[in-house]
Amino acid sequence: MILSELHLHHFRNYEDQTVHFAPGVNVLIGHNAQGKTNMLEAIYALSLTRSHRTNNDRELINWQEKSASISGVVQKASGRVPLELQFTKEGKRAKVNHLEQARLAQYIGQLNAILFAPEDLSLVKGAPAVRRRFMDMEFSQMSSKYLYNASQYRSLLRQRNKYLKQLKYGQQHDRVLLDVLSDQLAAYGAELVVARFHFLQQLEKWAADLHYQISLNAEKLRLVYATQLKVTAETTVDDAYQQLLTIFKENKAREIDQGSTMFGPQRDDIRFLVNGKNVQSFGSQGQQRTTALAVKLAEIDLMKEQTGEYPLLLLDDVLSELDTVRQTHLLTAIQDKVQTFLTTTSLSDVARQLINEPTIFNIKNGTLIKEEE
Ligand SMILES: Nc1ncnc2c1ncn2[C@@H]1O[C@H](COP(=O)(O)OP(=O)(O)OP(=O)(O)O)[C@@H](O)[C@H]1O
Repeated sequence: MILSELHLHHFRNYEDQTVHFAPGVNVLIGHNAQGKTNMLEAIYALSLTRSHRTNNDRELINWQEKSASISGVVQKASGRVPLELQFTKEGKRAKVNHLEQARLAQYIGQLNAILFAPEDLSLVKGAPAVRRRFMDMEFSQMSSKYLYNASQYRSLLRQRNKYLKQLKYGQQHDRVLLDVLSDQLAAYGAELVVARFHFLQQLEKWAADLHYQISLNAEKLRLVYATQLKVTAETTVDDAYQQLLTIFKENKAREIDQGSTMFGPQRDDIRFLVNGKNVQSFGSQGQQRTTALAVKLAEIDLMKEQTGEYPLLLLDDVLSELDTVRQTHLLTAIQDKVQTFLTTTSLSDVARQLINEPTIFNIKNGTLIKEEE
């Protein structure tokens, strides 16, 4: 898919900006704090209705203003889709084809984007919550069923945790209601666990190939899904549901004592093994970087397989973080395949040579101007 035009109104430091993007590689060049990341953030938000760097939508609205909007036109095999998001201090609204969507979940999936930024190294190095968020954000874009199950799970988990706390402090006594909540949580949790297992298996296939190439055929990458359940390729959603139910039953007293849910996909993790060793604890900085890059690039293919369309690729200031071998791999893997948005303070000669006909935009103080060839 291609984002052919984008319009920003009072979004961060953009007052009123319309851009027509090229289908290939769009390079956004500017000094620090001019609005490069803000532009990628706008594209990412147009895809997922939320920013990649804040949970507070109000931060997206220009400081002097009360509301902001992002709109754009996506070109897909199925046709042209206008998208629009409006942010006010009260909340946000999303439109597809000029029609307001009653639920944001109906909007997500229209535009798919994968973002790769220096902080993505934390995918490997960071806390497990980073990897769970990665799974939820990426798999939700590929599958509306996943998105639905994840959001139901989150809201039931909040309810169950609240109820466990009330039982703990004697504000509630009815354990039958806890069983009802456990049953519902197990049903959605089982869907998530099985889906995560399968998505990660597919992701591993591409990521391992890419990692092998980038490491010049020296390293084999494996992605291991770490979950409290016993899951294999044969595990059905019903098996996983029964396992979770049993765990909840056996640990009822412990969970009440803790006042929170101790089991389920909110405790999951991903382990990245390079030549059999956990790269999080034993990998060099370079191996961790290669792993993060391979996983992100693998997502492009996984998304194509799941949705039939290549996503957009947003690369925030990553070239300077990669050595020449990794830059070459990255740029050759995406050329002529994926519409790419790449920010940089200056484009190195290496990158300039590797990119096939880049379209260059200069960004200065919240204004973006296309460089004429
Ligand atoms: N809500 C907002 N309203 C107005 N300006 C904002 C808002 N949020 C951020 N800014 C401004 O946007 C600028 C930062 O832009 P951005 O994060 O895109 O930088 P960048 O060009 O990617 O720079 P770097 O290379 O340093 O990452 C800063 O000048 C900041 O003050």
